[in-house]
Amino acid sequence: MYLLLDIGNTRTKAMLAAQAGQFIPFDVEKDELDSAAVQAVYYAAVAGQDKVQALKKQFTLAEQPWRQIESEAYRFGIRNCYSQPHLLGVDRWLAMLGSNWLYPNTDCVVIDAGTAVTIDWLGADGQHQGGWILPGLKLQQQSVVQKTAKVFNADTHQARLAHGNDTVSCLQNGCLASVLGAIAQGWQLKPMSKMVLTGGDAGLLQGYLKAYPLDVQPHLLFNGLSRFIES
Ligand SMILES: Nc1ncnc2c1ncn2[C@@H]1O[C@H](COP(=O)(O)OP(=O)(O)OP(=O)(O)O)[C@@H](O)[C@H]1O
Ligand SMILES: CC(C)(CO)[C@@H](O)C(=O)NCCC(=O)O
Ligand SMILES: [K+]
Repeated sequence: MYLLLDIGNTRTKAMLAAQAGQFIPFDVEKDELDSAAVQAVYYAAVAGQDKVQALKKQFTLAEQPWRQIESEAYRFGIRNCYSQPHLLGVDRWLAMLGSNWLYPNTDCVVIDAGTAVTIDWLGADGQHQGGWILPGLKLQQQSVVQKTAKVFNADTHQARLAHGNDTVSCLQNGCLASVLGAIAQGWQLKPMSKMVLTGGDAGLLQGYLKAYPLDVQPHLLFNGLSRFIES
């Protein structure tokens, strides 16, 4: 068994995997880990190294190898378009490796709706054609609240693609429209055979994306990460 960790800016997500593409969710806050059953840890971190160190302390896995996965120029047939490949967020890289594993030889628009929303274009030939980074739904709302005197939010999330009629609905609906607008604009710029969506806000967004050839893949990054098992 392998422990896979996706150390994000907001949350750490984990899976136990026997082999590529086969995982059991593991809650890092609640679940008990049978460390003897873990052969190795594969992890990717967009967050800082301090988060990684804290996790290393939390798990009693000092004997096992910890293999950090980072963005590279080329892997499994995927070619990174950055001239400094390691600067591409590893979550974006894994989302593309995951998409290519699930949809081989298929051009995909890969969207990760997390703390930030990222949109990346991946050609059927494995060439990364570039992408976008924009603030995610929650971050957009928080930044408006923080930088204005009179805009406030509520704990309830009721964003809809409709006009708002009070501060909270204007803010939440506006930020939803902004993310959906970026996706629509991106698709218009370069449509592809598939739109692959993941991230904490995928569930909320998917209902508004029915016009696209959309697949929601909640474990997309783990599909990418698990490709490294025994490779
Ligand atoms: N339990 C939750 N905790 C935090 N955010 C959540 C949760 N459930 C849904 N979300 C939504 O998910 C978004 C964050 O996505 P996600 O959890 O993928 O981020 P992340 O772990 O920070 O990933 P990354 O840093 O790699 O973008 C927020 O915009 C928020 O609205
Ligand atoms: C954009 C985020 C924050 C999305 O999680 C992450 O992919 C990241 O930190 N990227 C580094 C910068 C880049 O991708 O060019
Ligand atoms: K993410």
